[in-house]
Amino acid sequence: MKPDKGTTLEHHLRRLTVGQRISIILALLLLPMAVLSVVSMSVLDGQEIDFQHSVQESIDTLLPLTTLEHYLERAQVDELEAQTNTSAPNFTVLTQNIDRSFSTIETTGSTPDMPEGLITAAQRAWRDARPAVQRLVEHIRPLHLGNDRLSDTLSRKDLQQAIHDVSRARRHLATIIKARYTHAVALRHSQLRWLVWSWVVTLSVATLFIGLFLSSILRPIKALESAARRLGAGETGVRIAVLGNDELTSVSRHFNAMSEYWEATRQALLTETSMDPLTGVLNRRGILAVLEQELAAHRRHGQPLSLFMMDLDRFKTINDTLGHSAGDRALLWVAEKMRESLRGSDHLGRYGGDEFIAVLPATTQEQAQAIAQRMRQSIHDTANRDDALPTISIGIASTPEMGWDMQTLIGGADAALYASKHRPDKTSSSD
Ligand SMILES: Nc1nc2c(ncn2[C@@H]2O[C@H](COP(=O)(O)OP(=O)(O)OP(=O)(O)O)[C@@H](O)[C@H]2O)c(=O)[nH]1
Repeated sequence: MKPDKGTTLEHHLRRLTVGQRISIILALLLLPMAVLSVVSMSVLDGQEIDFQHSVQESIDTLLPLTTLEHYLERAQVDELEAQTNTSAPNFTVLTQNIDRSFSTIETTGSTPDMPEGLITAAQRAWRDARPAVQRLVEHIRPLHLGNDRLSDTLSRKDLQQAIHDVSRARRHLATIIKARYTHAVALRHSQLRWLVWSWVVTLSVATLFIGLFLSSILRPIKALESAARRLGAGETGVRIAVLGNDELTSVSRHFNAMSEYWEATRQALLTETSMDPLTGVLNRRGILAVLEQELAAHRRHGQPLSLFMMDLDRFKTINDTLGHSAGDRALLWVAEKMRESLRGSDHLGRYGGDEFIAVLPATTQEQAQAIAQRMRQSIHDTANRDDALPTISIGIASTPEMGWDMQTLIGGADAALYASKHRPDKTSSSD
């Protein structure tokens, strides 16, 4: 059996053993999942670290500026002058922290998440604020050195300027951090989208291949199961396509051999049980089985069918006078003569003793009468010259005239045979 187009791929896959294909299925299932899991974990870890870093950076950058701004506002309302040296804010440290933040921004340089314009604006704002803040630091220093009061009265104008500049620098920095955060969120979303797509595509491809490999195992098993069921139900000609080189190929080959062997055995058995060993024509069981099948088929197609019931004349005399062997030879001879008068598509069987049945498919009653006449004549021509050979009588029954029931048809032919025995031409129809 040749593989069709649909099984070409299966043919290739079945060059591998079932065990190898199961290993590949497992690998297709586990490997992509393992790789994707590792990649996903590392991406999510990276995002987590970036997020922590971004929060830390926001705190480090904005907190000193906000604190400085807050203290400056307090100073502006002259609270500073009322402070003792212990509660005076350490502007020096705050300023250094802010300087460090800006130097970090400077060293990072411009990136997509921190555009050049924003950095320059923030730096300019801090540069503007720096002199006013520096003057403030100078004013506050005596407090840190242990003096009771501020060295000079703070200039309200200086303070206002410093607050204004620091506030501007803080707003610019906040914009930078917001821009960076927005970019980081977009990046995170894009990474997550890629991850989801990677999972979907990888698992789809893996599923497709797993499906192909699985089907190359399941299809032959299903074919075997179906073939075994059909064979068990008595169907003949059951064969499985022998593809590839795996264990199932071998099982399929053995199954086909088993099916062939079973058919041969069945055929031999059928032949043995349905043939008449003496004459070589069908026996009673065989001819009745054929008649049943032909009747069913002809009824389905509405075709006529004729039946001959034939009986040897003076056969008992041959047996009694010439012996049983002569009787056997006479039976064999008459069966051959009957066979010669029939067509290849007709069926001949020995009904029992010296009775024969012929089934003539697609034959009307008129046609059957002509054939019967010819057959009887051919036998009589020879038998009339030889005492060891019998003549025959024929009864005919035909469908649809007699209906489609087998027993009715046989009964009709039998009745016609009985009638013919008492006629000079030894042939009779059932009507
Ligand atoms: N030699 C032989 N004789 C058989 C066989 N089977 C049946 N017979 C004989 O066939 C004969 C049938 O007898 P009848 O039916 O009276 O045959 P007949 O002399 O032709 O008589 P009608 O049928 O009435 O014409 C019997 O003698 C059976 O013993 C067989 O296989 N071989």
